[in-house]
Amino acid sequence: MSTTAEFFFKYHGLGNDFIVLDCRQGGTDIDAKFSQWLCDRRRGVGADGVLSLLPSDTALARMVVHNSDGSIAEMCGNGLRCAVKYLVDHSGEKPERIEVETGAGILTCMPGYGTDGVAEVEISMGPARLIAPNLPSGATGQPFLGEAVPGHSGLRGYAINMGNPHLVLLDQPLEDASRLGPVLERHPDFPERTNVEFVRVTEEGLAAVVWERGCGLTEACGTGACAAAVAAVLARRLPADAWLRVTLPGGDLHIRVPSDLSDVRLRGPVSFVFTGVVPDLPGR
Ligand SMILES: N[C@@H](CCC[C@H](N)C(=O)O)C(=O)O
Repeated sequence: MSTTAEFFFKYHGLGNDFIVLDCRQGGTDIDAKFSQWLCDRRRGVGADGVLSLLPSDTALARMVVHNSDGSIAEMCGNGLRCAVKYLVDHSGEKPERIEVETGAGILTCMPGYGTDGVAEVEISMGPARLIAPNLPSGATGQPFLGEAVPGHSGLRGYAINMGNPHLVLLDQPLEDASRLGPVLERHPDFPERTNVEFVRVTEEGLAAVVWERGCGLTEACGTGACAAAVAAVLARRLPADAWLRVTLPGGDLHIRVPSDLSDVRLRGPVSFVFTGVVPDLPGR
């Protein structure tokens, strides 16, 4: 399936880059083959993912996240910040907040303005869940927190749902991400694969590298930074209810984790890159 969107818009949040397709008029989403091709950095436009904006009965738009391998993700923190910049900068208005429907529910987003429109976005990400169908706890009914990762001696992890699944490894060398990430992404205890965070606690907050489900190593990951901060708070390594700095290869995100995990906040910069006409998929 091609798309009803005539133009694409490329954005990034700290180097985590996305192609936005505004499909609110036609209402038709793309298929896996088309998203793989759009994301291809040699044969297509190039991105970590495609964000389709579809009509919503309850919010300004419904965002569907397509990973670069063609799979669908329930949620994407940096992607939502990019989608908010698109939606607001093309609205001719400067709202204090907008709502977007995602696989993690309807989320409230607060744009911050600079000279080129939206410059940063804060998102009320909703709850961090410790029991969810896409975590090991879906089968056991028990949270998986600071436990030995089956089949990987010496590894301890925290399984956290931010809409999408995450396995957070605290005190893990960040250099391990490219070696262990692809294996842990497909750990059999995660029924829908998982994102994997390699995290170190620093004096300033956290340093993290994320191996993302469906696209591999990225410069930054919003839900991954949230999951890392939640794990550090649960492990009592960092305080709840404070803004925490999470340093990723692409730069810093700021995360606040309430002690009851009810509404994690994510804040960071967002940039427009370029726009173009949606090309036809070769061979179609
Ligand atoms: N980079 C994103 C997460 C994108 C989805 C992820 N790859 C998944 O499959 O869950 C973010 O900023 O949260």
